[in-house]
Amino acid sequence: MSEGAMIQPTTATPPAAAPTASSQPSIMLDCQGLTRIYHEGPQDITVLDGLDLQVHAGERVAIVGSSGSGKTTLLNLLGGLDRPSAGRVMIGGEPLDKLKEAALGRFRNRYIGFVYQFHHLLAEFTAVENAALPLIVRGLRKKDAEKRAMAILERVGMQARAEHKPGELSGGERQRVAIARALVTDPSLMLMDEPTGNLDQTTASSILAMMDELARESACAFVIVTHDVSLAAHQDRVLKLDGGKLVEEVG
Ligand SMILES: Nc1ncnc2c1ncn2[C@@H]1O[C@H](COP(=O)(O)OP(=O)(O)OP(=O)(O)O)[C@@H](O)[C@H]1O
Repeated sequence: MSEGAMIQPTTATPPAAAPTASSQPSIMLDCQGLTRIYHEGPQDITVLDGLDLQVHAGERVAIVGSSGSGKTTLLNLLGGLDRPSAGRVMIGGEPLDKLKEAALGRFRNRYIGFVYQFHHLLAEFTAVENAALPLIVRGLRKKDAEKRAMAILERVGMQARAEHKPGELSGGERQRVAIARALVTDPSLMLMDEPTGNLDQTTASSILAMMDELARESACAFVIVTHDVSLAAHQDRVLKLDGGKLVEEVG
């Protein structure tokens, strides 16, 4: 993925690591020796300690772990929102540490989708305007961005509510818009932090069914941080963050 390819205002460029019919699914996310140490006064707190993680295109991985084990720290490093103290994150073969801030911003916009527990939608914008935002940031014309956003809102069952602002939507509907916003750029890697965390069981189940469908249809790699046992059990692998490293959960 060269930077030249990254800044094209198109969603058609395939990621470098996209699988082909003749090959095994390729590695979309590759972390090696990932370490994050926070310095607090004279004290060093090692949260991630030489962690390794590989996720293939089209694979869904749940990350579980006790409070304070470093799940958010890990997601922030995977998404290029924070830099590791040591080790490397590669997405589609591109090492994030080689990218300067502006290039990293463009890379994030093009290849990574984020969904947070609290949707972070802009209150004064409608659902379709919120979902179109990453494409506007990328330089697409508003009309074209909103056309694409409408198509994604339809996929998440929100087309009838497209002109409503977040304050007029239910929690589950807002989360659907947040997922649409993350999907609108056709990302190679989707990072989700407790995507069903503030939803009731029925709404969480419908979001989960929708995520299943989306994952089946795409070559996107999913990393989902959750305390929700049923959400974790739905994924291809469950990894537990413990002592700064990831351990496969069997069962
Ligand atoms: N900026 C920071 N400076 C110092 N320590 C930090 C910083 N951010 C996080 N920590 C510490 O790092 C550890 C891991 O935090 P993190 O938020 O990644 O955990 P988590 O697994 O996401 O927790 P939770 O499930 O409660 O959200 C905690 O002990 C936290 O206090």
